[in-house]
Amino acid sequence: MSKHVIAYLGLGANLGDPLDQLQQALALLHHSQGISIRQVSSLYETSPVGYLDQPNFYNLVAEIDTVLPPMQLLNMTQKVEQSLHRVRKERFGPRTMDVDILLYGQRIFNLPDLIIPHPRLLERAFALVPLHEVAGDLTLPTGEKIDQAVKALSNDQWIQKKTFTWQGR
Ligand SMILES: Nc1ncnc2c1ncn2[C@@H]1O[C@H](COP(=O)(O)OP(=O)(O)OP(=O)(O)O)[C@@H](O)[C@H]1O
Ligand SMILES: Nc1nc2c(c(=O)[nH]1)N=C(CO)CN2
Repeated sequence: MSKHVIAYLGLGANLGDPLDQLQQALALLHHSQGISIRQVSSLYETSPVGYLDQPNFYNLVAEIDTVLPPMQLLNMTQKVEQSLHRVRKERFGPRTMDVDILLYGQRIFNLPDLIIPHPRLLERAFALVPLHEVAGDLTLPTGEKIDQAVKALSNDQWIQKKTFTWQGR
């Protein structure tokens, strides 16, 4: 029997119809073998980080229960990106769907294609704020407490909570 792990995924979109794509991505993840969604954060409209000359993003975090080993989970999240016709031109640029693995239980990975905790998690309000909403008591495997990490964010990142209900299909 494979072990169940609680993992956190960060989803983001800023091209096409982001809200519809987020609902579709959540449904695809929930129906993937070995993944079930336990909880979804609110939706956040966020100003772009990194490459600034692009539309605002819509971001959220999903808490999942998975029996997939980390590389298989990455494979599945990449399939979801592809099935939403992800178009990606430049690094940090606009995309129809981005799915990042933020955390995988309390495990740390430094593989060529997979780094967990996600290497830019602590500097990104668009990932940390929704993560804090669904897992307020969390301590990262690297020792940081999530509430302290949120307080330590630079306050130049614009982020606004929106109404959103995961349809849970
Ligand atoms: N924790 C992780 N979650 C998702 N992808 C990861 C992770 N760690 C490493 N990667 C690798 O990053 C590669 C590039 O990912 P992607 O194109 O989504 O980057 P990006 O969205 O432009 O930037 P960012 O990773 O900062 O969000 C993927 O092919 C994947 O192998
Ligand atoms: N606000 C926001 N900015 C980003 C995002 C994202 O999801 N939200 N994803 C990126 C991909 O590397 C780069 N910049």
